[in-house]
Amino acid sequence: MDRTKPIIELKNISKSFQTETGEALIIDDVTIDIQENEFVVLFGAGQCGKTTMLKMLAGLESISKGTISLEGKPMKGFDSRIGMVYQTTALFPWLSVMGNVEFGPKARGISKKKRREKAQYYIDLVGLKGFEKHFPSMLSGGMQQRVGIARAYCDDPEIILMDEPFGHLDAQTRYMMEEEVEKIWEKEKRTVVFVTNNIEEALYLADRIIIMTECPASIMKEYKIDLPRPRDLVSPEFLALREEISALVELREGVTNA
Ligand SMILES: Nc1ncnc2c1ncn2[C@@H]1O[C@H](COP(=O)(O)OP(=O)(O)OP(=O)(O)O)[C@@H](O)[C@H]1O
Repeated sequence: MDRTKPIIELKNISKSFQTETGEALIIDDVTIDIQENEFVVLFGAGQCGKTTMLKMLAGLESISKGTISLEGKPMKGFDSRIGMVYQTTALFPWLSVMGNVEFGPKARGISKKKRREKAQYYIDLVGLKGFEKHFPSMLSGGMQQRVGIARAYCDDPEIILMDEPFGHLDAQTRYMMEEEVEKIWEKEKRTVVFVTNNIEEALYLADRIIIMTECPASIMKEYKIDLPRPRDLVSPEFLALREEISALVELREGVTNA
């Protein structure tokens, strides 16, 4: 593909749902271009429509207005160039770690030898060597999310969507997982669209943070984050940005709650 062109283009996207009281506008005229191998974070309050945006990108939700293009061509529903890591792990409970990670390549008919090699590579990469035969119920929440990440990468998508994957983890595990995701992305690249309502997480991971307004979601502001990786959470630059974005979001919440 043309490397100077965005890999994902969302143009004037709006989304409404039919509710008992009429039509509810959830996303209002959002336009975003995402470059190949960019790590983009969608940051916003709860219920502002972030998951709905990801679902539209994944082809799991229809678009009311606007277009989404992948590599310059309009997207038509589910697309194998896109993989997803969910809020809750969504692993297959009856399959082992290996079974879950190799699921995508197996479904595509890749030979056992090749898919096992590949799955093993990603299992090792997320730090689960030795747990191949374990079932999800035998693993902690953080380990289950590692399996989810390995499964997404092993399916070889060009774009990985991550929907608040660490929202249910305790703070310590969450920090560890953020470090893992950052390391894996540095090594493997891929275009990542990551949803969170945690500002530190956003600043730790993002090349660019897109701040969404409360419902209906539109773009409030974008920040390009040029801080060196891995990010130092207590550097003056990191803390200044954290303060600036927090103040912006709190100001907006103050306005909408007034
Ligand atoms: N199928 C649906 N029908 C009607 N309303 C819906 C539907 N799906 C989502 N919504 C509404 O859209 C709004 C945005 O939901 P969404 O899950 O996208 O937000 P979010 O920002 O991801 O929230 P959170 O951070 O809490 O996960 C909510 O008010 C939700 O109730």
